Amino acid sequence: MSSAPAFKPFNLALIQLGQVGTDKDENLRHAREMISRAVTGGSDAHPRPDLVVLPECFNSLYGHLHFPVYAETIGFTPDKPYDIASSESQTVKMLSAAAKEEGVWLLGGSIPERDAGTGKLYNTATVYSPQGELVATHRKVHLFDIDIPGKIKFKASHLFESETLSAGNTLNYFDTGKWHEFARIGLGICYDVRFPELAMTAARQGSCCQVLIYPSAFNTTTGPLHWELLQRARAVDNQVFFSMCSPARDLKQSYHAWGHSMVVDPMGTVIAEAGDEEAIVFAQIDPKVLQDARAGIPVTTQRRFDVYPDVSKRVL
Ligand SMILES: NC(=O)CCC(=O)C(=O)O
Repeated sequence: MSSAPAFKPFNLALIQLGQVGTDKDENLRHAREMISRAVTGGSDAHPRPDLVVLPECFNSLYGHLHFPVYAETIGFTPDKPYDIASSESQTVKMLSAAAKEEGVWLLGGSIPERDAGTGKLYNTATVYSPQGELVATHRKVHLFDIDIPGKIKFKASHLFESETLSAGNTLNYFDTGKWHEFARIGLGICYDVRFPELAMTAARQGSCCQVLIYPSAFNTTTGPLHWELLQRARAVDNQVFFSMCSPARDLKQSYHAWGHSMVVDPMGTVIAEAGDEEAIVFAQIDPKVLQDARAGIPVTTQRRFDVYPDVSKRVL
């Protein structure tokens, strides 16, 4: 069991990225520009962010036909230093340079990844320190294969993720470094939000993350029904901050993202939300809200593991 990590106030910026098209270089150029804009776009109301987040699949069109075309080899091994200079990933190099140049923590959304050893493809999030180090990755654990008759069919359609992707099999978080330590942040990607066990394990005694952030891309069928509901549920049942960062909606593409990038506090209050267009959403994360939620509603000490099992027991 790990001890409780430090939790200090910090500022978060979510980039609800627009203009993601067929040209990867252009996607990366625009993402880089928006990272700068997020860092310099603070104001009295929204101070300079400590952590900037991009959405799911931000360098590629979304759909199983596109993943093999856009996939890059990352080659990250946890607990081993990663050599950015010899990385084969164009996207990793851009994100690392952006984090370093802007002096900011960066959760670089997710990209299609090709594992060099197995050749398998994953939907993978990467995280960078303000020194430009690649410090963590997360391969999407639950692949998005759904079929709602008459509404949306991802299963066996051109968007069916498991047609070309494999599922990750590890749970992941990162600690912001000692020189500017503010939180332990748990990672997931989009459809992962539907599986409470993942958030529960990250938030509870296994790892004690205080903030969970999932690069995402819900759609216009399930978005209006479940996007906010799931985030507020994960926030309240774990008494943590919960956030999902979406691409902007682009009706020219076959996949219509829901947008509405959002930050929810541990009481379930939505403290920041975008519309469906390109935007940068700023939020101030205040640890006192978490402390007050846990003190006022002490479910942490009231659980009845003599009546039901503790499914969050697994240590990350
Ligand atoms: N990219 C995704 O995983 C989409 C998940 C989604 O839309 C859902 O309803 O779940």
